[in-house]
Amino acid sequence: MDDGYGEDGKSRDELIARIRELEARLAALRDGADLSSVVEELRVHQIELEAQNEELIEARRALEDARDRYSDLYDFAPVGYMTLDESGAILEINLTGARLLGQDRAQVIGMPLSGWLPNGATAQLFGHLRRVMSEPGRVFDHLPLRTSPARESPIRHVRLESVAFGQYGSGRLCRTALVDLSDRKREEDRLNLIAQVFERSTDAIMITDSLNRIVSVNRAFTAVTGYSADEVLGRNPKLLASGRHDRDFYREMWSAIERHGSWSGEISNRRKNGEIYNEWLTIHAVRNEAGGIENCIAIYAEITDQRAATSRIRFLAHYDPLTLLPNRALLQDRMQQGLAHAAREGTRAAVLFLDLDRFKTINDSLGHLVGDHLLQEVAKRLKASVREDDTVARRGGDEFIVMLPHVDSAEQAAHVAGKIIEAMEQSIPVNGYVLNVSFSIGISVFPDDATDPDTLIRNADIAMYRSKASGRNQFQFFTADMNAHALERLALENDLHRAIERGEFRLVFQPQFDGSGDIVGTEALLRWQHPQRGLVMPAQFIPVAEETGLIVPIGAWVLERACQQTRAWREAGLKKITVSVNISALQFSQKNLLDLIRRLLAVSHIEPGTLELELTESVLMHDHVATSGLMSELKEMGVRMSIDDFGTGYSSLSYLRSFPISKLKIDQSFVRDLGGDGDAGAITGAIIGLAKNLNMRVIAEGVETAQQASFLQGQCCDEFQGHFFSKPVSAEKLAELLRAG
Ligand SMILES: Nc1nc2c(ncn2[C@@H]2O[C@@H]3COP(=O)(O)O[C@H]4[C@@H](O)[C@H](n5cnc6c(=O)[nH]c(N)nc65)O[C@@H]4COP(=O)(O)O[C@H]3[C@H]2O)c(=O)[nH]1
Repeated sequence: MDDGYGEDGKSRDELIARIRELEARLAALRDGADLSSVVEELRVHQIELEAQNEELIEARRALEDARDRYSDLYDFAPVGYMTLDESGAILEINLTGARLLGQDRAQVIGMPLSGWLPNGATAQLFGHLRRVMSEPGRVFDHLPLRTSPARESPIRHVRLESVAFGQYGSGRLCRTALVDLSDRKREEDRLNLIAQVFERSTDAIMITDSLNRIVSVNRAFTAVTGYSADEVLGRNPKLLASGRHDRDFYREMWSAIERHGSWSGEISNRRKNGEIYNEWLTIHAVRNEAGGIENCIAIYAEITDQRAATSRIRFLAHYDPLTLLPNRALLQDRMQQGLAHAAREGTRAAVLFLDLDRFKTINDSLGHLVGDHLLQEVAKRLKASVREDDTVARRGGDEFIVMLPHVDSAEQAAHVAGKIIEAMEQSIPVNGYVLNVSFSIGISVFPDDATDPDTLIRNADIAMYRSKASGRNQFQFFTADMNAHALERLALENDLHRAIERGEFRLVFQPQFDGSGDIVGTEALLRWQHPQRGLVMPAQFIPVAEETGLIVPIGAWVLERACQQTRAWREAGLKKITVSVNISALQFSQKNLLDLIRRLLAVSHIEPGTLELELTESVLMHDHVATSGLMSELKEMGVRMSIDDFGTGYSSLSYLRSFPISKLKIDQSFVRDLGGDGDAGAITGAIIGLAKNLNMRVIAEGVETAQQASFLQGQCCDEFQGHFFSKPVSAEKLAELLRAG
């Protein structure tokens, strides 16, 4: 190594030699020779020597610091290090290693490591050492090690990692790292134990993940359900559902899990072989750090007597044991929630108070058993008459309450009451008797009649008494106005049911003109000639027909009649015109519409191009895939389609382009406002422009004045329909107009 004292400097030995030489020369010159120059040279060398000395001290200090640092790293490493000889004696050890052996370092040096091993492990250590000395590279082993040399001290589990090096006497040395695995081993043992408990439990256990997919099941699960782990992993637990619990049951279960982290109760499940069985289910939620549910642990146990009793008590607190319907307490709860929701949403809710007519007579004359069975059957019919969101509760005796949490209007409540009355019309067979029962129903409406559950029920009860007094088997509203209105509507609904078979419908036809005044088409419009009411216009009955679904058979009748009439005009030698028919959304969603039209066209032998279906924008926006499929098939058949009331709905223009539509019909509200100071002119102009761009024809409906007609003509509108040209007329009258034109 270089002496390191600078490139131009002299080595320390050279300097000392030089000083000696100068001292000699000093002695020789002591008698007056050039003493001063020798002294000066001597001083310079001395300064150099002092500087070198300081550097030396600095270098030593740095070396000592480095040594301390490395020895700290060695001593305080998280791993125990030791140097062993071939016999396993400890020659060196760091502080962590000494601590693992439970002794001071000085006490450990020179001791055999085997002194810390429990019986039986010594051979393991020597085997390890033999392998270290004979094999190249590192050798790994696991050893039990006492925490001190004392025999009774606890054992920890360590991992040895050793490598041979150097020479010591006749043998080699071994450097060994000791890693304490006790914690990990303990954790593994614990997990192993948990896995054993899971597997050996006699209760079936199922674990699901945050997406409610089954991630683990135990042997008992397979034994109870018949499903192997492979068959259920990744699937939703609803594969076990028996179908005996309604949505409310599961909704309440999940809300308890969300709120309290667990739920337990009796549940009916279905085995793989289809058999239904009852179990006691406990579900615990396991949450992640963010508070979300990460896993759910479901434990199914056999139902013990005590559990069954607890479950029964809980059930009885909320349900009527005879009919299994919610009782007063649960009804109160549901009403609170339902009314709060209706208040928030600004909608109505309705309470129907139902009392079985003449139940007491049946009970007294045929016995309680018959009465009970009758009530059970009635409860089933009630549930079947309402939606899942509605609550049917038993108030006691022969009184039931139905709560409808969302109704748009009082009529909707009347409709449900009508359905219930209808459901009771069929006689009920009970224990060999055929019973006929009916309900008297009272209806109160939130918020019109009251805003709290108790008053709503009381008012519905009052209305029920009125209903009973005025002849039973009917309903009454608490409010007189609603009564009149609902009764009228119900009567209309009843009459509408019979209108087709009684032949009360007819069609009128409103001609459609082109720019030169020729009739080019006609719209078929429905009229209802009622024996008592007289002529009923579509605005009065089409909405009722749509709500009750009657629009489907009525719409089919219109199509058939329109096709027959078209045929008749053709046979009479009249010129060909298009006949357009209004199609309701519900009618358009019927699977058999296509077949119906195909059949009608075939039977009446009319060219498909003469039939035009008028659809509203909402029909198009409903289910794009299904709608465009159906429209393409209609187009293939040659049938035309137009959009009625265009401009009032929410058509997406890009959608519009993707449908095979031949005509847009400008809504009459825009036509009516033409000439006013609003936007109607701009809107009709825009619709006409749009139709031209999309290669469609455009017709204006509701044209009532010459100004409207000339404005539209100026905008190049293709066709016109409205009272200015002609009101809707009979088929015969239209034939006359065609002949005249
Ligand atoms: N104020 C005024 N009104 C005019 C004028 N020109 C025609 N109208 C009326 O406007 C309505 C046009 O039919 P819509 O828009 O399809 O509107 C129809 C249609 O949505 C529906 N409708 C009628 N017949 C049927 C049918 O057979 N099936 C279905 N689903 N709906 C129908 O009832 C609606 C009303 O029909 P209608 O009462 O016949 O009323 C007809 C017609 O009489 C006019 O210049 N001024």
